[in-house]
Amino acid sequence: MPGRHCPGQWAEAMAPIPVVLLTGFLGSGKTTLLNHWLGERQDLALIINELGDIGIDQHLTQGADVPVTLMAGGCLCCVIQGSLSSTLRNLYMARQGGDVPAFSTVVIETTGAADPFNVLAVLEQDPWLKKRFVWQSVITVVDAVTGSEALARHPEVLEQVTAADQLVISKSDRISAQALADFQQRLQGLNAGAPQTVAEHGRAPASLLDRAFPRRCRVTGMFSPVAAPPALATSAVAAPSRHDLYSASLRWPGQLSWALWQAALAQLASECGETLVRVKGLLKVDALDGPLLVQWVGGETPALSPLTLWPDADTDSRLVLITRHPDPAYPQQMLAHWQTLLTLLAQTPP
Ligand SMILES: Nc1nc2c(ncn2[C@@H]2O[C@H](COP(=O)(O)OP(=O)(O)OP(=O)(O)O)[C@@H](O)[C@H]2O)c(=O)[nH]1
Repeated sequence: MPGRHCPGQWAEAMAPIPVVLLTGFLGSGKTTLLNHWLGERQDLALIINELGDIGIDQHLTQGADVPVTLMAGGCLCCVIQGSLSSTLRNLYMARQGGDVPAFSTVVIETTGAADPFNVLAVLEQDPWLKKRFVWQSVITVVDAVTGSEALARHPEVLEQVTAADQLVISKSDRISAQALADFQQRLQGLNAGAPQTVAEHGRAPASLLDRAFPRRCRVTGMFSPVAAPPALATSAVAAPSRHDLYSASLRWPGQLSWALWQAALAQLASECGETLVRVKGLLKVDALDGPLLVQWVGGETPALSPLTLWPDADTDSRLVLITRHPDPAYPQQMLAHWQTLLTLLAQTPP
């Protein structure tokens, strides 16, 4: 019967549930890694936090039969920090009531902009949650291709690296052995205590989830660029983070040709220039039955992969754009401009 336990199971059911924080900058490879782990582990519950107000990542983990909660529309380390407590409570109650499988570990995938210490604080400050959950580790994914530049450009990357109990270096398959060794040394200098695991093609052992680490405190004084007051702009579309990272989302009901989408993406890249940090989405293309998945990490060439099926009945194209720009309205302006361009392109005879 759901919710009933024999004595041995009871003690197990009452033991605090380990929580792993999976963090790493935008596009570093968190969801890819998570998907690989889901192929091996069915005892997880996932909380996925997205900066944009349209969630894409939860669709990319839908093959797995585990509880998935999406927290979209802002970063849970600042803008929607309060909702993490209620999400964890609901998850615990659902598990106790037998409404979801009796997961043994919760994995929180943060947005790429999150400050891990601010997320950890949620659990540490809530006595009810503290009895029922225990922090296991902070796993930070660092992109071996863009990592060095990202460390220089994005203060969040330094925060995430220094907060890590374990570091996973993604995309090692795309750089030389020497470049990888240099990068590993750089990371060692920034966080000597964190063991490093090198992931190839988005794969790292799922056993990383089971390694427990003592809780560490933030080292103060290192993060002055981050200490600025939160930019709580009240734009209807932009999800403000602690910094000047803003997102906007676009929905598009009609279908277009692949060539038109490509032309429009190229236009978006040239207009946004260096401010473009991340684009991801599902696009409706006339020649395809399923959506075209757009994975675009700023500064790189967009990866466009056809998927066989739409994740659900919603077959609108949707795209999330994340930029680093002082104006919170900027990504929305970009997308509005882009939508006009798409409309014009769609009306132009080939
Ligand atoms: N070659 C290679 N590509 C990778 C690897 N890990 C991730 N990628 C690619 O990197 C892109 C971004 O990966 P995601 O897993 O979506 O990154 P993310 O950190 O979840 O992104 P956000 O949710 O936007 O923060 C995708 O195109 C992945 O296929 C890897 O180890 N090797």
